[in-house]
Amino acid sequence: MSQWTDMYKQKLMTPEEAVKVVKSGDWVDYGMGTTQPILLDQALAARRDELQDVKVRMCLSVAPRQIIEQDPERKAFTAMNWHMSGYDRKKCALGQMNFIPMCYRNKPSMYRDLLDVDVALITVGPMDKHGFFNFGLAVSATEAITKKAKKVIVEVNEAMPRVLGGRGECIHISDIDGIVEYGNHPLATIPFTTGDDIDAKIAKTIVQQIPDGATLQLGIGSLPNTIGALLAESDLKDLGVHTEMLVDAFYLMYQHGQLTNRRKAFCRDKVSWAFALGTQDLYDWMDDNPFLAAYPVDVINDPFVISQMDNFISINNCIDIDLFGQVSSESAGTHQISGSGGQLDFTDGAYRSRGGKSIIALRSTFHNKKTGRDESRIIPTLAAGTTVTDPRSQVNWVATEYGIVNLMGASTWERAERLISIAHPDFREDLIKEAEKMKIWRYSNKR
Ligand SMILES: CC(=O)SCCNC(=O)CCNC(=O)[C@H](O)C(C)(C)COP(=O)(O)OP(=O)(O)OC[C@H]1O[C@@H](n2cnc3c(N)ncnc32)[C@H](O)[C@@H]1OP(=O)(O)O
Ligand SMILES: CCCC(=O)O
Repeated sequence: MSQWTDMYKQKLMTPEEAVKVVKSGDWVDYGMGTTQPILLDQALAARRDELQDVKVRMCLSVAPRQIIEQDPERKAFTAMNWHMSGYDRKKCALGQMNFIPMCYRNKPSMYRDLLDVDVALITVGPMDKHGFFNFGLAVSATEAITKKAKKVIVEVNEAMPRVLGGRGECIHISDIDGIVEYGNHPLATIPFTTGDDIDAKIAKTIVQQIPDGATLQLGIGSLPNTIGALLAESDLKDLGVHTEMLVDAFYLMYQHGQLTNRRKAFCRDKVSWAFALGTQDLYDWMDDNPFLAAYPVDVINDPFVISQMDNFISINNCIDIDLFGQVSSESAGTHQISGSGGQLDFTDGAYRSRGGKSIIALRSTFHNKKTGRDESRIIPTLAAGTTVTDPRSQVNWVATEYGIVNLMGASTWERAERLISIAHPDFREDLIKEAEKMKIWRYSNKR
């Protein structure tokens, strides 16, 4: 028996024993996505009548959180979230969760330099023969969280892929205070679904912008998947990947033999990434695979790192854009939908890359279920309370199903003209009138 196996036995405990470490007033951290704990969450929630003022930070929940479900009035627990999933935004809208704004690249430094963590409760993969537990699908800021925590309790799920990393992908048993076993439970997945004809049109426009030799970043959703699927059919054969979120589209390109990563100045020959969410096939591909290297998000999303890679193409979605070029990708008025995530990091980094392009892609309209009407996503001004994710000074290329335009270096009037040219035709006349009404031309060189 190795010394690590011995230590493992000493630190092994039940979830109920493990969460006894949490005290009233503590800051607890659940990590993100599939590394948020299940058993430890249940056991902590069961202590709702004996605890007060416990703050629990989390990010992108992929399963209901028992500290919320069992304490909706927040008598014992206050949930705080860095980036909303569908579940999170419902809880936030009900007043059962607070939102914490962040620029994703800053998440590790906020933990290092500013935030208290009394107890980290994090899902990991099984211990290896050297005594290390792997962070699996969320390398992200997990090392920073566990390093800051006064106590670290891990919940071992044997289904967690063992990812190989540039750094920050694992924790040693000597840095852990308690171990809880969760057996082998399938991790949350999201299906690989491509979009409709509109997504296909946008994808076609964008794929024409991608040269062979490019390094790619893609965001979440059916549009990035559609772009990935179209790329996989293209004759591009020399692509690289450097992305905060690893998604199935990249696995598809790999299957089609298109990923070489050989032109990347950072992490050459490998896919570099910070967290993953997708299908089980994606997770199987990631497991123990030296073709992929995980890094903390302050490395992956550092605009300087991104800018070192020539022909860097970043493609992200948004909610709305106004005629001045301000992009919101996270809220509709004061209703928080998701978060800034790393969109601004990649918008800045890709613009600075030689030959690079940052592309904000959006369908020209949004079907509003409440009013039953289609609304333009290109709007005169952002609604009051809407969060600007990318300021107009940073926005580069914008694509809809009606084309692609570049706003960088354009005057306010030129921006409005270009954006109206890719708006849905049904809304163009009104947008022109609104632009006139706002006298955007006053500030331009056009008239
Ligand atoms: C995780 C990543 O994206 S990694 C890449 C870098 N990070 C980012 O880009 C972060 C910011 N971006 C994002 O969060 C996402 O890309 C989004 C939200 C812009 C789009 O994501 P998708 O999953 O395609 O969004 P989807 O179309 O499902 O809409 C999400 C919600 O916003 C609502 N919504 C979308 N557009 C609008 C709009 N114009 N007005 C009002 N609500 C809107 C939808 O109704 C939906 O709400 P519901 O699920 O509560 O009904
Ligand atoms: C957790 C942040 C994910 C994103 O960038 O959208």
